[in-house]
Amino acid sequence: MRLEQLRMRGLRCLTDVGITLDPAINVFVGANGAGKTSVLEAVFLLSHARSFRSGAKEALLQRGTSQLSIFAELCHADQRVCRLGLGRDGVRWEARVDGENVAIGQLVRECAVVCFEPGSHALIAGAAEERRRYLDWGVFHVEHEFLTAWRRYQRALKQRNSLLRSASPPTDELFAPWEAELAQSAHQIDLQRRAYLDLLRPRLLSSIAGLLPELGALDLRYRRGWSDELDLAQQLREQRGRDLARGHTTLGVHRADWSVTFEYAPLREHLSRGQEKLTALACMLAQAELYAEHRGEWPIVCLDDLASELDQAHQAAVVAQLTAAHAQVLLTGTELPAALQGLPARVFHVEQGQLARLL
Ligand SMILES: Nc1ncnc2c1ncn2[C@@H]1O[C@H](COP(=O)(O)OP(=O)(O)OP(=O)(O)O)[C@@H](O)[C@H]1O
Repeated sequence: MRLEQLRMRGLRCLTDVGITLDPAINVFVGANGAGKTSVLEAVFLLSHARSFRSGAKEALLQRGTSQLSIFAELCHADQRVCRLGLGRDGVRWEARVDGENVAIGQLVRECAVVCFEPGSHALIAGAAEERRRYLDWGVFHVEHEFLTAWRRYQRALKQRNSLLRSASPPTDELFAPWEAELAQSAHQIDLQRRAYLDLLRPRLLSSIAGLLPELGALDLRYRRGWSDELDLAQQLREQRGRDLARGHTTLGVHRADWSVTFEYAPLREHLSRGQEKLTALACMLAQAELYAEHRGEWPIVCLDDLASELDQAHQAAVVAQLTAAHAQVLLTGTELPAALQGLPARVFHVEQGQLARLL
């Protein structure tokens, strides 16, 4: 898929900016604080309904304004064009597809973006939440029904947690229905996550082999969040006393995690910061490739500040892989990355929230 038109209003320093994008490589160059990352943030918002930068979503609103909007014309591989909109009008976020108001989930279904940025090493070195988010995003795009089980699970989890904080006495009658619901939806989520990781593994192996051959064989492990021996409902019942003391549910798919280790780096701590970043990038590229195999088109790929994240040889390897896959790429840098020299690319100069096409 590719973005053809993009318009951003009231997003950080981007007051009102519209651009026409190249189907292949687009580069945004400019000084620090010019607004380059904000452009990628707008694209990411369309596909995730959140920013990849931490902080409240309200921080995206241009200071002094309460309205933000992003419009895009997205062209799919089958030539179907759809018009996407996401905005905040005063208090609420609203999404539109082809002029119709839709649930934000609908927008996220239509548009897929993977983004590698300076915080991406958190996928390898950060909290398990990042890794679950990555996994669930991938499963969702391969299997939309995943969302139903996921919502059921979140609802039951919320109910059990509020019982843990308020139920007195904590009777089996109150807890058992929610624990049964949790176990049932967890089972489905767990199966889908495992099936996804099985599909991901070979793509990840080849992606890693291309970027980090020196680290040897890869081991991808998944922990589902409760013991393999027993049924989750039974474990939740047995754990109730301890969960009451903690005030939250300590077993379930919301505690799952996965990890990547290597033959010559068996502990995560053995990886250099650069290797963590490359591993995270390999994970994203493998996920994008798997998406493409299922959906018949690559997601849009955003690479924020690539030159400061990777050495030149790795930048060239990544750009070559994306070009060969015909993925649309949006890339930022304080100057044109050397890896792009000689390649056809549309270059925009960004300055104080204004964009001007250079090439
Ligand atoms: N809510 C906001 N309203 C107005 N301006 C904002 C808001 N949030 C951030 N800014 C400003 O918008 C600019 C956003 O910069 P952005 O991170 O997009 O720049 P960049 O070109 O990627 O910079 P760098 O190269 O330093 O990463 C900064 O100058 C920042 O101070």
